[in-house]
Amino acid sequence: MKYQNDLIVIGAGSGGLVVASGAAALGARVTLIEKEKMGGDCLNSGCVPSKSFLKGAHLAKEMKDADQFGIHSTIESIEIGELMHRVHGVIDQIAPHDSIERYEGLGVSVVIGEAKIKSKHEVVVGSKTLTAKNIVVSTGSKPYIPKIKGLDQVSYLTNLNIFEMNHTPKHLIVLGAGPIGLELGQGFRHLGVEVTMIDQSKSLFTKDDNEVGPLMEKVLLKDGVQLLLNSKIIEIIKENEAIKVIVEKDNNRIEIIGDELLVALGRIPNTQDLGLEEIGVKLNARGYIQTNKKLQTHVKNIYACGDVVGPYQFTHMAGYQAGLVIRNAIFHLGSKVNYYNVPWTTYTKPEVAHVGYTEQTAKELNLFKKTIHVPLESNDRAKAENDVIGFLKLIIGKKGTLIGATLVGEKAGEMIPIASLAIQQKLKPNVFMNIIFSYPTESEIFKTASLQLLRDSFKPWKANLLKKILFKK
Ligand SMILES: Cc1cc2nc3c(=O)[nH]c(=O)nc-3n(C[C@H](O)[C@H](O)[C@H](O)COP(=O)(O)OP(=O)(O)OC[C@H]3O[C@@H](n4cnc5c(N)ncnc54)[C@H](O)[C@@H]3O)c2cc1C
Ligand SMILES: NC(=O)c1ccc[n+]([C@@H]2O[C@H](COP(=O)([O-])OP(=O)(O)OC[C@H]3O[C@@H](n4cnc5c(N)ncnc54)[C@H](O)[C@@H]3O)[C@@H](O)[C@H]2O)c1
Repeated sequence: MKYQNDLIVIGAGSGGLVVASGAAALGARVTLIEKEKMGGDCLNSGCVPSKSFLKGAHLAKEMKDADQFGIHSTIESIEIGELMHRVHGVIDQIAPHDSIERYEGLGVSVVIGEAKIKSKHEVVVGSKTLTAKNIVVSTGSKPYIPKIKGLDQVSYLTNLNIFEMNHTPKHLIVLGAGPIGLELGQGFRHLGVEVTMIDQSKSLFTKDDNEVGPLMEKVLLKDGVQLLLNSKIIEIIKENEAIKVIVEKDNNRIEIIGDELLVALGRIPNTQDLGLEEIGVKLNARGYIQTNKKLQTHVKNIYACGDVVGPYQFTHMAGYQAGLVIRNAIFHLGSKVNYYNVPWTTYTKPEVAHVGYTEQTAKELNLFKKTIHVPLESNDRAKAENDVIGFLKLIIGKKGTLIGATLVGEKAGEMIPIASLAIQQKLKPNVFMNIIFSYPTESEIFKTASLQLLRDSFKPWKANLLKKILFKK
């Protein structure tokens, strides 16, 4: 059978765009179908707006803390509408990169409309049926809205509408203290908004090193965020203009009254109404597409990548998986996903980042040998900038190589790739000793870790022997 396309890609977000442009660059006939905005979540309602928003929020925090530098200023007003206007300006600057015009220029045929898979080689958009040898599903995810009593009776915010806000709330109640709740909740607090975060989990940053949660809890409390952890959300009640959230914590009933509510309780994959199960693509119990390690679904010519597959919902993961889909769907290389060296950064202030194993996962897998822990307050640049809250923890595996790293600090997201490279190259942690780091930089903390390792391994008998050989009178 002759197909109109080599590849049909459904969804023009972080995953789909990379598959479409990569495959077209190789000469494949590609149709990319998008039902809403080109660029998907990351550009329009995820990474780009959230990080642009956080720049303003963190700036406000720095202005409030400027006294310590001898700079005395007062913030006259914070205009959320203006801040959000800038956020949309940043989206507009980046949007041409993901635009229909650019993709058509790259040789991709772009169709705007809702796609539905009709058979293993046919996709329907409106009245059109398109055919392809291979299909890639990269339809992303959306906010999970659980059934909480009264939630459907109030108007609430999610990542889809929060960046449209044009007034400053008095009290923002945040349901969920995962990355979205933490980044946006802390951001609004920095803008002077009263913020209460509610989560069922006993601690914060549960996917990071065990030391991170308690440290960041202190940071948030110092910022003035009210934290209700280990809490069950019972009911939400609209009271005139206010929203009341009733929570149960330690057998006590607590009522929180705010004027805005952000729901950040996780994500669900966009797999409904796509016709997937009808043609034999299997979903797991939570609705995510099941694939093998080559990212092939149960229907072998249908691949999937990005949030719709998981297990990590990051733009860099969608991009990584997209690269693999190209290798497998076009070149049939049989490449398999490897999730060993995935970086995670949460853009709180300070940032929290890790790559490879945490101490606890390394121990669980019986790979753990030791850790090196260096507090940021030992670093001269951090002292100069008063960014001393944080640490570097290197995880060393049984073979003596680096297998994981956690960094907390103002520049953690920018510095974590140093550890990624060492882990990927299976290097020993003393490798940083042979690198000349610029002084003063926070990344020198890696060299400090190497020196600490050397010092730790330098037993007293070795020191005595060396003294005798080198300095004998
Ligand atoms: C507030 C927030 C902040 C984030 N911050 C970060 C961050 O700092 N760093 C990071 O790495 N990740 C971040 N993420 C996660 C990141 O945005 C996602 O992991 C990434 O966008 C996933 O890409 P994707 O291609 O899988 O899905 P998406 O980008 O969601 O793209 C899927 C596309 O498919 C389209 N679609 C769906 N169904 C159909 C259909 N039937 N027909 C046609 N089109 C369809 C959708 O309209 C959408 O455009 C953040 C997410 C949120 C919500
Ligand atoms: N910096 C980044 O890379 C970044 C930033 C934002 C979002 N993201 C991506 O988006 C994904 C979604 O983020 P998220 O924060 O919405 O989801 P999440 O699943 O990471 O966190 C949701 C939080 O809500 C809590 N929760 C869930 N149901 C609850 C209930 N009924 N009552 C009380 N608490 C409840 C959970 O304990 C959890 O802490 C992330 O996993 C991440 O992959 C990434």
